[in-house]
Amino acid sequence: MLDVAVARARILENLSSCGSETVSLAAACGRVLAQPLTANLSNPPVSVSSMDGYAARAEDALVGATLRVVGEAPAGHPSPLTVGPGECLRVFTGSQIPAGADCIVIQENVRQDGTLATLQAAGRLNQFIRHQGQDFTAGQTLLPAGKTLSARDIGLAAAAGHIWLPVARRPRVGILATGDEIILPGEPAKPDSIVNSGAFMVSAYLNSIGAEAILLPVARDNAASLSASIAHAAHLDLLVTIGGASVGTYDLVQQTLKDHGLSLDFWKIAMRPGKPLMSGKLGNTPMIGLPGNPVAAMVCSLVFVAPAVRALMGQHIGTELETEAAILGADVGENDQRQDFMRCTLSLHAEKGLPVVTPFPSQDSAQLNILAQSHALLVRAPFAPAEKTGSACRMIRLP
Ligand SMILES: Nc1nc2c(c(=O)[nH]1)N[C@H]1C(S)=C(S)[C@@H](COP(=O)(O)OP(=O)(O)OC[C@H]3O[C@@H](n4cnc5c(N)ncnc54)[C@H](O)[C@@H]3O)O[C@H]1N2
Ligand code: MOO
Repeated sequence: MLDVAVARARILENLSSCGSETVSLAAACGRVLAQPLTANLSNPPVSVSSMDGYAARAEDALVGATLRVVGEAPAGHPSPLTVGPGECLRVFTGSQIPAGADCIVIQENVRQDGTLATLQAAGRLNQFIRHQGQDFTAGQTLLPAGKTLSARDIGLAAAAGHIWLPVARRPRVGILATGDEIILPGEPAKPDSIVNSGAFMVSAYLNSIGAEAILLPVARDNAASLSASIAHAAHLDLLVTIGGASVGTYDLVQQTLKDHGLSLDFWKIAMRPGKPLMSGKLGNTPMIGLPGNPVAAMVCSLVFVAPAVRALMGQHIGTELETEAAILGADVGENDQRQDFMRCTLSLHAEKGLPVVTPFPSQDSAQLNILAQSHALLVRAPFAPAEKTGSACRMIRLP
């Protein structure tokens, strides 16, 4: 059985960006930027006032000074005048600073009488002036390629003069569930029917991280049905199968895919849940075979499929799984040869300020109710010794 980190590295080493497309600014939120974003404009584009008041020369702006108001410059209407000695210009928040002025005296500190303004407080050099390019300058690189764009990034891109953004194409991930017992939610159920929770859960998750998940027809446990579903795999960037991965007589996924040209890279990893994971290439299409137990399918999606989707979006993904420090909230026994991913709740350690992870007593990989109630997965190394409540441990948060 392959080590989890090795399996992850093997999946990632065969993947590269599936290309980019241009989308409008608002549609780019949550997408992955395909090229570095360079500012077309400076922000602010010119030096502007940050307050409503009077633009003056700091050397004239003394307490008690009376200055001549030579004009007015609302935001968007810059004045052609130059502020000379003993002069000031009425300005507002966002007004361009007129030539000659180097400070703003806020209107609360000025008494204007006709064209004369008497200052009740002094103005300091550069006070209340936002200088041209103070935020960023034209030509500056603002965002790196590979960044998942937040609403804040969209605001930044807009301010920098962009209407369209180049983003990674959403990788098309085909989800192929298998099994004679599998039905769709709402379909008439036989006593032993199992609802296709795996495909819905995995596709919802992959869509949430930027993929376009496509539910392929559920394949029955026979080669003809599997072949018919596999025939729809053209145009995919990644094929993900669920179930039929293990060693049972009706676990036909691997053999049928091989009959269609699958070159298998690996099968079976030292992971719980997730032991029968497989990976390879069907022609040019990367393929990941998830175990049928829905918790195993979801945990393997977190550990392997999500990084694969991110690599297809051009993001740099470390082969090592990123884990967080935590404290054990219950005793755990000695681990066997499989790296363990145990469903846990999280709370906060009052003194240490660290998260406390408490594993559920049952870790059966068919129990979706426990998965839904979990906040994190406690990650235990192969052959980890028994550990007591309060020991240091590592965990990953669940999305
Ligand atoms: N003799 C052995 N038996 C099993 C082994 C083993 O090493 N030796 N491994 C076990 C492990 S670990 C897992 S995980 C499962 C995975 O097997 P498969 O990938 O072949 O999965 P299936 O047999 O098709 O299904 C397992 C289980 O999950 C249900 N299922 C399947 N697909 C879905 C779906 N899309 N949504 C919801 N539930 C699904 C299915 O009805 C089964 O109950 O094998 C162990 N056995
Ligand atoms: O992958 Mo399995 O879930 O270890 O039972």
